[in-house]
Amino acid sequence: MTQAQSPIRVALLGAGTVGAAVARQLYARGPLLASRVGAPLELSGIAVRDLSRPRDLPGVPEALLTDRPEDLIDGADVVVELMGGIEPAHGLLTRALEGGAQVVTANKQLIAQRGAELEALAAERRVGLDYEAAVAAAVPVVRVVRESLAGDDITWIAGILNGSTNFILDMVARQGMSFEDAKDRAGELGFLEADPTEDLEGIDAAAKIVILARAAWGVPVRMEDVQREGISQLTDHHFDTARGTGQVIKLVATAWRSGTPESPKVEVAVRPVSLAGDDPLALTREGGNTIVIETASAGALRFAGAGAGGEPTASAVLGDVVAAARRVVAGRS
Ligand SMILES: NC(=O)C1=CN([C@@H]2O[C@H](COP(=O)(O)OP(=O)(O)OC[C@H]3O[C@@H](n4cnc5c(N)ncnc54)[C@H](O)[C@@H]3O)[C@@H](O)[C@H]2O)C=CC1
Ligand SMILES: N[C@@H](CC=O)C(=O)O
Repeated sequence: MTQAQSPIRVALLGAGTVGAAVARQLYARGPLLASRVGAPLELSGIAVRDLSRPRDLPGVPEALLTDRPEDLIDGADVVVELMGGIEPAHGLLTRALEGGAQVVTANKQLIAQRGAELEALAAERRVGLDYEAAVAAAVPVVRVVRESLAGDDITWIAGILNGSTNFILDMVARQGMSFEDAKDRAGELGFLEADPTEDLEGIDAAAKIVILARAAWGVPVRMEDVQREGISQLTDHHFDTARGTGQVIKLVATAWRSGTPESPKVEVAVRPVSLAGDDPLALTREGGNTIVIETASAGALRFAGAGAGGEPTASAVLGDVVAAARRVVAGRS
């Protein structure tokens, strides 16, 4: 084995819905991922809050679990943060970047609120900060906006960016389920945030549209800039009225640019909207997400798929881990 092929040490912070799925997939696809990276990925540790809690991590040695996340960071090549919340995630990732580790996170609140600062630190330290899973989970859209469309002029983005509220609205509208039952089911499926208010009040979708708007237009966009309304105030009357007119209520996030491409002014909003039944966003089922991006040259592009849940989100996280690990291998030669 050459130096370039020696194992890439991956530290996992958090083993909840997404973290556990990432650990399972890392183990299940070890040889495949190694062949894609050019070196094996070695899980160097998993930070958890409660060491005594039973976990569904077949094949993962218990000795890898620790309740001291900071101990995992020093010496890791890639740090994967899946704890959620602002602190201690922000402090831990700052430490990881300062130490020269590649960082991957699915934490949309952290990236929306502190992403500019973390990206500046990553650039200064010449390491990567990847967060594809933070927006629309499994649906590739962050890299599309940041890289694939970097040569075009994005004028408008509209999307269903929250899987749990889409699941709730879909179950109420199509299955006649009660709002509360649909919310409980969304929790069982691993769609809801640790604080479900973030989903129900549009705070989660707001963070995602902030991230996309910043990536699309390169200007500062803050959570406070989002005109935001959630779905918790919707009543049977709203659903009956929509149903009676062939419409469907969806929680839609939008970002649009006025001004010029060189001097953009950006507006962002999240609110429930009644859509015609055949609108692409209206057709989004269960925990799905759909994003439509309007550009000057490519026209309207549509992306859709699983917007929440452990296994689909882990797919996007692992895509970022492979990209990060390839950078580590490239840096060794
Ligand atoms: N569940 C989903 O569908 C998706 C979640 N995300 C994001 O991924 C992140 C993780 O989400 P989930 O796995 O759903 O949350 P979760 O609540 O199931 O898991 C988080 C885990 O981190 C642990 N944790 C929290 N603070 C810790 C600390 N200081 N030290 C050690 N462990 C700590 C918790 O005990 C918990 O087990 C969040 O930022 C979330 O917004 C992103 C896309 C989809
Ligand atoms: N709670 C989020 C999880 C994925 O980001 C959602 O419901 O979309």
